[in-house]
Amino acid sequence: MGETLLSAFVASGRRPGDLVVSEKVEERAADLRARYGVQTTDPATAVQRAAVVLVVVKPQDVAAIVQDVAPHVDPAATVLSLAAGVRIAAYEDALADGVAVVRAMPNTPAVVGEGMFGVSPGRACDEERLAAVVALLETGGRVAVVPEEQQDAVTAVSGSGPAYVFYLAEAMIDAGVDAGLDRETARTLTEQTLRGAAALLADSDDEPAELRRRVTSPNGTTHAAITTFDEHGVDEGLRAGVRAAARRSAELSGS
Ligand SMILES: NC(=O)C1=CN([C@@H]2O[C@H](COP(=O)(O)OP(=O)(O)OC[C@H]3O[C@@H](n4cnc5c(N)ncnc54)[C@H](OP(=O)(O)O)[C@@H]3O)[C@@H](O)[C@H]2O)C=CC1
Ligand SMILES: O=C(O)[C@@H]1CCC=N1
Repeated sequence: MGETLLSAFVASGRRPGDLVVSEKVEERAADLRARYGVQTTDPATAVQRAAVVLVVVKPQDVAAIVQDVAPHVDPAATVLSLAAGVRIAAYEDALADGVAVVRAMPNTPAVVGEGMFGVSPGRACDEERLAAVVALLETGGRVAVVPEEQQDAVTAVSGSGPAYVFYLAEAMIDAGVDAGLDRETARTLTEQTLRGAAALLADSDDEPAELRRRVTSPNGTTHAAITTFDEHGVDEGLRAGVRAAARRSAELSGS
């Protein structure tokens, strides 16, 4: 996820010289320097002059890294957490008063500039610092500002969401091959269908159910497919899956 954001920032025209990365495996740090032109250093040094500090380690590693860098974070800085399930309060308790904290749930399409970020500001984050974070993340996609209590729902819908779409893609490609297509053609058809449907949904004021109705001729092929999905409980399974992701997100954040 850290590299996803880094590549989105660089692709959107942020100057690599303005970005400092902390990566503990030297071989990988060298690779990031070579590919993106960024500087790399240890976390305490990296945060010292940073206006925005992104934390993109695994949730269980957050406490240790925040403790290490806390004395070095500028009180005027914003700490932007991308870690699933880690509460704003965990940062605020460890950081000096005045440091703004923003919790964000990203998703992987940010690597192609089509990410979705749900962001929640902490108590020291004023409008100006929130706007700066929103502008930064918009280089990787769209941003929705939500209260922190909604982060589990955001995680379940858009954080994990790309995996649901890839799961659908896997099934469509495999079924296309079973129906006689070669795999490359099945992938092309699936890919463009997902892209086209997503673009149509984004462009339309109509509900998805209405867009689906327009594809569905009476007693035609789509009707046959949707009826079969319903018989197999696909809709119910998807809703249950999203609810399970939200529950797991709540468990991970200890709520
Ligand atoms: N992947 C996704 O789609 C999403 C991820 N996220 C969040 O993003 C965060 C990162 O996830 P992801 O990229 O998948 O995880 P990864 O484990 O791939 O990336 C985290 C990286 O941080 C490194 N790291 C850990 N501690 C330090 C340290 N002290 N200094 C420098 N580097 C360190 C890890 O190294 P090592 O492995 O050697 O410890 C690892 O390379 C998580 O908190 C996750 O919840 C949120 C939404 C979506
Ligand atoms: O699966 C996970 O836990 C992380 C959070 C959202 C997407 N990936």
